[in-house]
Amino acid sequence: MGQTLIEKLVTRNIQRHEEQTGIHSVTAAKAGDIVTVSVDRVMIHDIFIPFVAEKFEEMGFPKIWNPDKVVLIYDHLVPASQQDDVRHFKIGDAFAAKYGMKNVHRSDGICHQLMTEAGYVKPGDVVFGTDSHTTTYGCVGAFSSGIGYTEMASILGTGSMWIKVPETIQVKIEGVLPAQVTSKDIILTLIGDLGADGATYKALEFSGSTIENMTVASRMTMSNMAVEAGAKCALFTPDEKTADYCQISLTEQETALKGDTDATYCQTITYKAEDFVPVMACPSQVDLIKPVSQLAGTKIDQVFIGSCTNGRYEDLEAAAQVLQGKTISPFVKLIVTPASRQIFTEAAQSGIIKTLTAAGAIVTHPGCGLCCGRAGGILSDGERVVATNNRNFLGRMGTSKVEIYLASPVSAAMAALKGEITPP
Ligand SMILES: CC(C)[C@H](C(=O)O)[C@@H](O)C(=O)O
Ligand code: SF4
Repeated sequence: MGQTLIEKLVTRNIQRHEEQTGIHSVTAAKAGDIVTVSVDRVMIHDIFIPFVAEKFEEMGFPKIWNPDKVVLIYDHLVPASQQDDVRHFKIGDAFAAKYGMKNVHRSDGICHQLMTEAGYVKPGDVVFGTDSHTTTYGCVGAFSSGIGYTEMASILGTGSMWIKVPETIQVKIEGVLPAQVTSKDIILTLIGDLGADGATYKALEFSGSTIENMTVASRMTMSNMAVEAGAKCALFTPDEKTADYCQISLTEQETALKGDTDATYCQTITYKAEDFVPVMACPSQVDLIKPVSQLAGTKIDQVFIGSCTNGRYEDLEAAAQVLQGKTISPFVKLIVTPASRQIFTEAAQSGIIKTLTAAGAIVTHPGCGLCCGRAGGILSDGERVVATNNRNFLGRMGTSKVEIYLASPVSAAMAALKGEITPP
């Protein structure tokens, strides 16, 4: 009987767990099974570290199961915009020192970007993080999902976690995307078709020639946003692009991480790449998707290009291509936030930052910043923003009377240029 990608990945993991513990659970994992997995890596960020630390002490574990597998990242609160933010860093630093955690990033960028960029996640890994967008690492063929701080404290003590193996929605995309259509348009369209709860506790498994031809960075945008349809995880088969990105050579086991032709899927969705158009998620629902052409002429006040969804080099490059040699509309503020210091540095070296600033952009330090409405350009009543991040919930980027349109970097740059939503 064939297996889906997630069933295969979990099977491998529990086989390893059995070798280590001698406890037998199931021979081949299938959707619905409740199994104990060995955790390959965990990520904790600044917002949750005080809660994780407190729970961990309360649970009474003498040590962290494997401090090298823990990554602590300060990103939501960096640089501090409120006095209390500093308390999070102090608690984090003290916890890391006490338990010998060496993987601490204090200002290198957004957690989800760093986890793959800095090589913490590899194909086939099982990873948990105290953040809903932990689904991101499915871009390299890892099972990764967000958990709460109590669960995280328990993993720190035990190195293991129970999961219910999710059912899988297969998403097949064949063909060549039209110019100016990006993976952001694909994932927004999919979320619109599924609905914000359409994939609740399901795995999304992507395949097809469009996916094979896509960069890891573009895949990352899709796995990042999968949770906006409720997905537990979103998986891509590791290939040569993954190997290059992760700077590894793939093992046979890793390249075999794909759904079998006779696997059982709870749903299959098929798209032709040629049918996609640039779209936006309209205020204030992530599944209220409309073609950009239908929204043309909507006046805007601000544009944000950044976040763990679309703050990568190729995203900044796409925006720079639109803005090259031009200036943005005089009434619009364009805020660009690279997802990591590495991306910032590369974009500075290649001239992309110069192109963006020459066009009128404000380029900020890497981090979460405006994406979660904490700092660096929050909006007020009646303002409208086109943004490349992943959530347009009420109050997300300022007051609850701000309208947020979620878009690709190309559509966002077009809006900045014209001062109104404009089809690329
Ligand atoms: C602060 C954090 C818990 C939150 C999340 O889990 O997603 C944030 O990153 C977000 O994007 O809303
Ligand atoms: S960039 Fe935004 S979505 Fe991503 S982790 Fe930070 S706050 Fe969450």
